[in-house]
Amino acid sequence: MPIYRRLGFLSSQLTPSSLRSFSCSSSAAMTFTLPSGATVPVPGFGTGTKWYKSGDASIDRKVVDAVVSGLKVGYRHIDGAEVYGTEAEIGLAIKESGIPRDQIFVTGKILPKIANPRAALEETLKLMQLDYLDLYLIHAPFFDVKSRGISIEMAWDILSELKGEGKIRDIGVSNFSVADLERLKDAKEKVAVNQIEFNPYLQNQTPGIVDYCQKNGIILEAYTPLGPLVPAAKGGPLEPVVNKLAAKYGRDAGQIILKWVIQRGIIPITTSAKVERQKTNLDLDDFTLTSEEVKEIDEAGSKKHFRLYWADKYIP
Ligand SMILES: NC(=O)C1=CN([C@@H]2O[C@H](COP(=O)(O)OP(=O)(O)OC[C@H]3O[C@@H](n4cnc5c(N)ncnc54)[C@H](OP(=O)(O)O)[C@@H]3O)[C@@H](O)[C@H]2O)C=CC1
Repeated sequence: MPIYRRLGFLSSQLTPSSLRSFSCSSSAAMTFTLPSGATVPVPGFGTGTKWYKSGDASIDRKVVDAVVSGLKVGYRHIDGAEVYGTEAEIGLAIKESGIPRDQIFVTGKILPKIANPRAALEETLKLMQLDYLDLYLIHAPFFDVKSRGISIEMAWDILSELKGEGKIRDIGVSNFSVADLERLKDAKEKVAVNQIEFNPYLQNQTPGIVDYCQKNGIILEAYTPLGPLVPAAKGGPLEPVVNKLAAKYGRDAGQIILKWVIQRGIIPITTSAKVERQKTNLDLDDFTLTSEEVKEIDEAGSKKHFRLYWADKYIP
C-alpha cells in the first residue's frame, strides 16, 4: 500500500499537469540558520517514503542500516516523523554510528498524535533515545478542534512551550499554505520552517507559498526534491535541460536538481537506499549553476505538473 495512504495522508493520484530566510546566504555554499542560531546541514536525509511503516513497532534493520550508511557517508541531518514509524530506527542508527548527538540535526514531525503534543514529543524522544529534537514540525494543517480536539493555534502554543523547556531547539510546520501560516503570524514564536513538496515540476505546493515564506523569513525545506526522476514523472520537458547541465558539469541528474533546489534557497530532504546515490546526492559543493541555468530549470519544470503527496488535499 502506498505510504501515507493507510492514514489517508497520501493520494496516489499522479496528475501531469528572493531569498530571505533567517540568514540564508545567497552564495553557492548556502547556509540556513534557524532562530536558535543552529545551522541546518544540507541536504537532509529522509526516513519516510520508502521506509514508512506506521503502526509497526518492530525494528526494521534495513532502515537502521540505511540511516547508519547515510550518517557514515556524511549526512548530518535526519528527517523523521511520528507517522513514519521509523523513530526507533533513527535512535539506534545514531547510537550505532558513533557520531556525537550534537553533530547531528534531528527533525521530528507530529500529526496523528496532535491532540497531545507533549505526550507525542515524549514518545518520539523515547523512541529516538534523545533528550531533545533540533526541529519539531506540525506535519500538516489538516486537523481542527472538531476532528482532533485541537486547533493549529493551540498546537502551536504547546510546541512553543516545549521549545521554552528546551525539549526542542526550533519549531516549524509542514505542508502549510499561506492561509495556514497567516494564522500563526502573530504568535509569540515565529514559524522557523515550512517543509513542503518542491521540485521543478511542483514549484508551488500551494499558491504563492515559496514567495511568501522567503519574504517572511520562513526557511523552506523541499521533500521529494527528486520527483522528476521517479518513473511516473520521467521523460518530461525537464529531462533535456538536466541532461545538458549534467554533461556540462560532469554530474548526474540528481545532483543538478538538488543543486537547483539549494540555489532556489530551499533545503532538500532526499532519500536513497543506494549508498552510491547517498554519496552523490551529498556531493553538491564543487559546482554552481549560473542564474540563467537556474531559470532554465524553472522554465522547463513549469511546463509540467507532478505532485506525489497530499494530492487529495490540494487542487490540482
Ligand atoms: N512532510 C511531508 O509531508 C513529507 C516528507 N517527506 C520526507 O522527505 C523525504 C524525502 O522524500 P522522497 O520522496 O523519498 O525524496 P527524493 O525525491 O529524494 O527521492 C525519491 C526517490 O528517488 C530515488 N533517488 C534518490 N536519489 C536519486 C538519484 N540521484 N537519481 C535517481 N533517483 C534517485 C530514491 O530511490 P532509490 O532508493 O532507488 O535511490 C527515492 O525513493 C522522506 O524520506 C521524508 O523524510 C516525504 C514525503 C512527505
